[in-house]
Amino acid sequence: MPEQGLGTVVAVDGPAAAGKTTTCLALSKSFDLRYLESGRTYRIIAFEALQRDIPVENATKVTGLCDELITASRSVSLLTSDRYAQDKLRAARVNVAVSTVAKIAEVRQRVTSLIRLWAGAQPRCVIEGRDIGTTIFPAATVKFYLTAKPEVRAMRRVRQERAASYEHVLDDVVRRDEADMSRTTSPLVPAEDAIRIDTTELTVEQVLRLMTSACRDRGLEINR
Ligand SMILES: Nc1ncnc2c1ncn2[C@@H]1O[C@H](COP(=O)(O)OP(=O)(O)O)[C@@H](O)[C@H]1O
Ligand SMILES: Nc1ccn([C@@H]2O[C@H](COP(=O)(O)OP(=O)(O)O)[C@@H](O)[C@H]2O)c(=O)n1
Repeated sequence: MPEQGLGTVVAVDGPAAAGKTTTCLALSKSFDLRYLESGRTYRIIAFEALQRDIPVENATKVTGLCDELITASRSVSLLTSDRYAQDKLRAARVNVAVSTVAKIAEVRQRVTSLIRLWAGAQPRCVIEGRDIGTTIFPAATVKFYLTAKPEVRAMRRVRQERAASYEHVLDDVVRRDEADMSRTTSPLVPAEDAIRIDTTELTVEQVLRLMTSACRDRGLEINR
C-alpha cells in the first residue's frame, strides 16, 4: 500500500525497554499526535495462539488465526482493541511466544496493512515498534531509533514490572533482541536516516529533550 497522502508520522523503533512507550506518550501529548503501540498487536496474536494451543512456529495456523482475529474485530481494529488486559499480554509466556509469531512474514504483512490503514486515518501520529521507520513508513516525518545496554534495559523492566528475577528478564530481553534482529522479514535495525539515541546514560527528560528538538526541527508544532 502506498504512503501517499499520509499526514505527519513519527516513527520510534528499538529493542525492549529502550524507552519507546514512555517517550512516545510524552511526544503524543506535546505535539498532539495519536499514539500507536504496534507490539501490542503481535502480543495479542501470540496470546490468542497460546490460549488456543496453536503452535506459534506453525506459520499457516498462526496466519489463519491472525485472519480470524482481524475478521472478528472489524468494528474495533485489532490494533486498538482494549479487550486484552496489559498483564495478560505482558506475561512471561507471551514474551517467549511473541518473537516467534513476529517472524512470520504473512503475519507481518497483515499487521503492516492494519498499521498503514490506521495511520492513514490520523492527521498526525507517533508509532512505536521494530520496523516502523524501515518497512512500514520509510518516508516517516521523523524517525528515532532508541537503544540502551541490555543490562540497563532489563533493570528498567524489572523495576517497571516489579519482576522478581533480573536474570529471567535479562534472558528474555537478550533472546528477543536476537530473534527480532536476526529474522528475515523486517528485522530490527535502525533506518539509515533514523536519529539514534543510546539512552543507557540518559534520563527520560534528556531523551525527550533530544526527541522534542528533532521533531521541532522537522516542522512539528508544540501543543500549547
Ligand atoms: N532514559 C531512561 N532512564 C531511566 N528509565 C527509563 C528511561 N526510559 C524509559 N525508562 C523506564 O524504563 C521502563 C521501560 O520503558 P518503556 O518506555 O516501556 O520501554 P519500551 O517501550 O521501549 O519497551 C519504564 O519503566 C520507563 O519509565
Ligand atoms: N513493529 C513491531 C512491534 C513489535 N514486534 C514484535 O513484538 C514483540 C513485542 O513488542 P513490544 O513493543 O510489545 O515489546 P517491548 O519493547 O515493550 O518489550 C517484539 O519483541 C517483536 O518481536 C515486531 O516484530 N514489530
